[in-house]
Amino acid sequence: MVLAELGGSISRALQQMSNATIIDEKVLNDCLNDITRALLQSDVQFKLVREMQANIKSIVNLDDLAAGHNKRRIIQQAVFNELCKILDPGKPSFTPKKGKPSVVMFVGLQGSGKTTTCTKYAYYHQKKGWKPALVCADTFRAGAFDQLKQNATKAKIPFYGSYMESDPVKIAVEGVERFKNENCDLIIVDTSGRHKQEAALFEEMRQVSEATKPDLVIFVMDSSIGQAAFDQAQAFKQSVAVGAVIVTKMDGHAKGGGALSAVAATKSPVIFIGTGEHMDEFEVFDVKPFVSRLLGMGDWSGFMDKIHEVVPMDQQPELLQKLSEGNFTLRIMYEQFQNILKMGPIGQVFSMLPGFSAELMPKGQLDSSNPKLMNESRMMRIARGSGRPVREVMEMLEEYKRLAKIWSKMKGLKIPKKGEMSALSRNMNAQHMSKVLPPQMLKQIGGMGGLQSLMKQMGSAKDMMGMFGGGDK
Ligand SMILES: Nc1nc2c(ncn2[C@@H]2O[C@H](COP(=O)(O)OP(=O)(O)OP(=O)(O)O)[C@@H](O)[C@H]2O)c(=O)[nH]1
Repeated sequence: MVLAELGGSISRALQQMSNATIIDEKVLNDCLNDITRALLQSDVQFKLVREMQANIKSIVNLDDLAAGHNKRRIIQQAVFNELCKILDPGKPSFTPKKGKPSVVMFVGLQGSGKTTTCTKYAYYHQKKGWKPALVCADTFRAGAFDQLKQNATKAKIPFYGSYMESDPVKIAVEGVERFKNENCDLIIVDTSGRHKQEAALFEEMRQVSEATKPDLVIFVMDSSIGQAAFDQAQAFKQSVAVGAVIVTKMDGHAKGGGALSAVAATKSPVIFIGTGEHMDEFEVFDVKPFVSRLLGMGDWSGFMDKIHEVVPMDQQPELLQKLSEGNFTLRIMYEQFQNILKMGPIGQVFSMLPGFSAELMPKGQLDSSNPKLMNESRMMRIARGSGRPVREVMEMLEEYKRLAKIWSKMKGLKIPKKGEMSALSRNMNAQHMSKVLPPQMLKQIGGMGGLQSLMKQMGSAKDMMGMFGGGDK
């Protein structure tokens, strides 16, 4: 079961429970059993799941809940807290500081995605103005150095390695030395991976660690590892001081629950996840937004960050002006879709919205049917011209109609002048939002009451500004 499915199963279990007229012991037990089953199917370690179930039961005491309390809310919150507890070891990992040299060593089994992840990690920091460097201390796999060299060259990141030298410790020490002298502030050491946990791998890893004295050891784990994750992560932790975890291939069809187990085994946080083979398919991992997304509760801040990333600042006021005039054209839709495509997989982005899970919004979900907007011959012409089937043109138009309807409800939204955030706060109230949201989504949030508290949680309407194209940042 992939993580998106896990989220879907948990959300369904909670939804089913809330459909019950009375939430009694039996309804709660059924719900918890469904959640337990989903977690086990996702390869979360049995012991962790049992503990979680027991904890929820001890927190949620139905008898104690006064009438009128939203029991579903309380149970959902308990599930949320417990999942966060599994994923949050309680202490943050060492965080390198820009401008101050840090050595970060990567460990993991062969094929886990270690070498790829080293480059992604370097590239991520380089984009933020760091001076990273890569050292290939993998002398076991022929081709490892070439792979690192190729990736590093592509990303214009300095690298160090050797075709001749067979001692990984020597290479690691030389590389770290050189890059310290070159004032690099993030020196990343890639170590050998083997097919399975073997004594020689651990001994070599230990020696590299002893010689280079890394500030942080990152354990890279393939999300498809399954139930073996706990033992594997623990074995690594026992040999070197693992301080953080990166889970790779979260984009695949693998069961992802092993990630939760790895955190428990290493008592170290997941700091990033790999979501593809490309250099920038790499995301910072935050426990609360992640669990929130998993449970279909949304992640506004992540969503807004994405929007801010992709809607060019200079286009934002103009867009807001057009929308406020109720002027939602096909061109606007086209431009916004172009922006959305830059945001990454659609499902991933929509899963940041409350009421959606990645499962509910698979790729291509923007399709729907029954268009009446243009006549047939015009649609045929467009289809021919664009080399797409007529069906797709029809679906695109149907989607346009749906969005246009939503945006027409935003007509009259007052545009704040620079610095006038409060004006928008007043305009963009829960009433407005409730008209825009699909009814199913509104229900999932908890109706008007839920929406109001969600908007409060968002702090201010400031983030919403980005979404609708404005902002006085
Ligand atoms: N889909 C997907 N593929 C990934 C991801 N991360 C790595 N890969 C792929 O996984 C394969 C193995 O990655 P490597 O980086 O070579 O693995 P490694 O752990 O360094 O292997 P060794 O050096 O032999 O220990 C490659 O084909 C990568 O492109 C990811 O997040 N998503």
